[in-house]
Amino acid sequence: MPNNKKRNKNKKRKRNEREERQQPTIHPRNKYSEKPPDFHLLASLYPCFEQFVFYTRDGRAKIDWTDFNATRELTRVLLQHDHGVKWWIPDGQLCPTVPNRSNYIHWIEDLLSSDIIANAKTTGEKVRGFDIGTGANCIYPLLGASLLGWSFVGSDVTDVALEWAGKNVNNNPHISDLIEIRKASNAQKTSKEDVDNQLLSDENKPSSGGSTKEEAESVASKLEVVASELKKDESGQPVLLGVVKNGEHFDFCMCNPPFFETMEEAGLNPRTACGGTPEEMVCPGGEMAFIMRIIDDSVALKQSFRWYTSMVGRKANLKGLVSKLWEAGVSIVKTTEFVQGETCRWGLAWSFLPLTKKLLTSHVTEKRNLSFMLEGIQRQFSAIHVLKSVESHFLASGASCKSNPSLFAVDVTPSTEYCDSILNYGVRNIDETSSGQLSDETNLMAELGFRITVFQQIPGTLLLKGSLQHSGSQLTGAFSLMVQQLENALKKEFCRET
Ligand SMILES: C[S@@+](CC[C@H](N)C(=O)[O-])C[C@H]1O[C@@H](n2cnc3c(N)ncnc32)[C@H](O)[C@@H]1O
Repeated sequence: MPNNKKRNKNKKRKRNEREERQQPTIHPRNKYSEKPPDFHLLASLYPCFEQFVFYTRDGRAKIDWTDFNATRELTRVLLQHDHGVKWWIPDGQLCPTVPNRSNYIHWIEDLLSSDIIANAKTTGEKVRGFDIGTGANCIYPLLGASLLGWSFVGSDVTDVALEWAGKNVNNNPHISDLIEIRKASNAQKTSKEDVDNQLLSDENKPSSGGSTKEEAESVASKLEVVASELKKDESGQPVLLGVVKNGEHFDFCMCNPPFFETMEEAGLNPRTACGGTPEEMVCPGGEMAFIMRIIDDSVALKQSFRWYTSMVGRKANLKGLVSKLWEAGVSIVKTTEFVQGETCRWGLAWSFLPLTKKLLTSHVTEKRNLSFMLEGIQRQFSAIHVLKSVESHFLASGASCKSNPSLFAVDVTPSTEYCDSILNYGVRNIDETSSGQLSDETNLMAELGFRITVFQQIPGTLLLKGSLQHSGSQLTGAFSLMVQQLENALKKEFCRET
């Protein structure tokens, strides 16, 4: 092939790769993944929507995304037409886009069906979720209940949100039994004096005869509650602690937090008009402070939830949140990216439940090179999507990653916390007596760097290879467990049947 032809071909390939990488991804089970909403059809069926639809010169039906009334009417007709849900919000309240919000629901569905952590539920038992800050739009409970039959508690703090969320639930008698709207109020607020008195009276109590470790754990857990209570006092409203009732259990919590510290920051996207009042968009310290409060509450509530999740608005905040989570002693962290029109959001999930034995005890090999195949990859995904997902999988564990898209490779250096956690769970489950080995292995952490490379096989099949970078590394066990976890996660995300 002549040189310039080859160059052009290479350029074209690179451009395609770039475009593919930038292509918005929508969850494959999302109703709109194959076919976006058809504005022309909706306009012909719903006269109230028709007035907002105009046609481009090439005949495409469009709406003006900067018109709040148009976006609200679109949400109303999509909920009615595709979900059988009656819905409305007052002027100015945050208006959700249905396809985007559905992605978060489907991601939670994936987390719940994955076998990374134990599931005590029997088949057919209803999934129960908690939506922190459900808003007047109550979008997540309405979608979760209508799409998947999940039950929800939706909490909020403002009167308008509580009133309209209630109306949106009551206007849908077919799912209203599944949704409870709950005020996150300070009614059960604990003062510092209450907490001090409680600790003092505990100190004066005769010892129950429990072991020192148990006593220490109980004091530690009380201190966590104290810290969380005091934080809650500074920032006003409770988030989970004090809103979740004693003895309640949930499969997950979710949250689209107030992302911003000021309304100026919130109004930075002039291309859309989704509304949003200061109460909905802003909180002291922005999303970082809000999600930190969810993390603090999760430390106190631990296994009352199988999965804790939150949306994150800024990628830069993810790293800090992930390291905070590992410090807090979680057993697993997962992240994902949601593409919402022209903006990106991230999903963050964590759990305190132990990782399943199935994952951990299956042969921990001593190999320095490991590989696995991904077969039956759904056709909208390519090697680039998988490579990106490898990177976010390890970033979520606090690793540092260097991606090299031209080699289809990611170099990974895991964090000490991730190695600790994987070795703790892995080694303990494999051999109770080998805990001495654990600390030796932990000291060798600096050596554990590896490369994951993605190879295209036939269409729909990829081969992934992991190779330890240091030939002398003694951490083959941890490496093997990490590759196993990666394999499980990728199969769940990309393959039709796992
Ligand atoms: C960005 S809005 C999200 C609304 C809706 N979930 C959505 O996705 O469109 C954030 C919501 O959190 C509520 N909120 C703020 N602080 C809260 C707290 N401590 N507990 C519960 N909700 C809170 C606000 O009133 C607002 O309705």
